[in-house]
Amino acid sequence: MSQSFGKNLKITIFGSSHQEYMGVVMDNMKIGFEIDMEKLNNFMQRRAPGKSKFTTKRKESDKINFISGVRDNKIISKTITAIIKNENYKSKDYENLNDIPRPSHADYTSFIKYGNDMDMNGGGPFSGRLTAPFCLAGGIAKQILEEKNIKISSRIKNIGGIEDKNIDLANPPMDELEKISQKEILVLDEKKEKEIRNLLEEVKKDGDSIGGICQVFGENIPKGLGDPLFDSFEAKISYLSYGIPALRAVSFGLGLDAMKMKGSQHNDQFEIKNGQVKTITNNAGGVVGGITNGMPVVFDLIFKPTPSISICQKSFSIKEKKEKILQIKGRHDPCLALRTPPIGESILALTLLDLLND
Ligand SMILES: C=C(O[C@@H]1CC(C(=O)O)=C[C@@H](OP(=O)(O)O)[C@H]1O)C(=O)O
Repeated sequence: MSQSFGKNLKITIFGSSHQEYMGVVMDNMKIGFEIDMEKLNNFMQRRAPGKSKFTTKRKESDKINFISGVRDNKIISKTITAIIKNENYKSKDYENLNDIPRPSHADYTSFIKYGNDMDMNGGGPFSGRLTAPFCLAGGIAKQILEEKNIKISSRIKNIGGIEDKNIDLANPPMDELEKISQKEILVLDEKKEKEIRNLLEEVKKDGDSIGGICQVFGENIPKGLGDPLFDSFEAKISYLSYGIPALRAVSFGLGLDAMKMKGSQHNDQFEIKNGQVKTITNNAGGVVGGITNGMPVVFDLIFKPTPSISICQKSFSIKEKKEKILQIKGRHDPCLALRTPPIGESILALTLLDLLND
């Protein structure tokens, strides 16, 4: 079991959703870097629970407390540790789930592997709550990359099949995305936003949930990151992505649409612009042969619907080995994808910083 990742920048996430604290250790940090705390807190708040009617009712301040390596917001040692207090957990809601696993949640696979001793309250180590310390690390990484003029942004591309407007992947509207980054439903097209809102109202009323896609963009990404065969840039992004609960798929550039296209439509043809080698289109999402080519990096994170829904479902009792009907209590997101944009940005920031710390 691993809650650590990275080679040149080592990150360890600890704690869980219903323990008193959770947090992150970041190793091999840049001494002297001054963290913009206001910016970091704003970044954390984009993910935080309890902020909108379409997210969990659990309210957490997600206040950051550096317990080592940071003084007056400045990094003063190679290793820094930060904790976040869990202020509003209700473990009672999870009592029946130790015996009756939620369909499509990790309850059952965790039981198969670890038995009953794993703390599974609030989803234990499988909880989306652990994306808070992940974003804490990602928010700092993003600030360090900004000093190198690397920009990262994101949007919600699709909820339940309702797709935001098309973006030119060779020229993503980074400033526009940055301006709307605090939106509840981070889409560009207002008409689509209304449609998504109506869908979410309906899903919520039914006690159901819905999936979605978060799209991540990186600009001014250095050329030449990633190696064949198994250290490709896509593999590194995917490795972190699959550490995020509820992720079902990752795709780069046009992703699955590529299978419907001819080479003459899909190939990104070259042009020389102001003496720089560019591609006219960016269907590859900035990565070819597993190596970044200097075009914007663009990838999609496809999330399943939140498995915890209040509609009655068929399950079984682990103790009795008998089928049971399960009704889940608790405060769950009708659409967890809505809160994933800062998580997607963190995946890109932490992957890049790990590669650039070489
Ligand atoms: C608290 C957060 O989300 C939680 C993620 C989560 C899960 O199973 O992933 C289940 C819920 O936790 P609880 O049942 O304790 O309310 C969400 O509220 C968060 O993201 O910060």
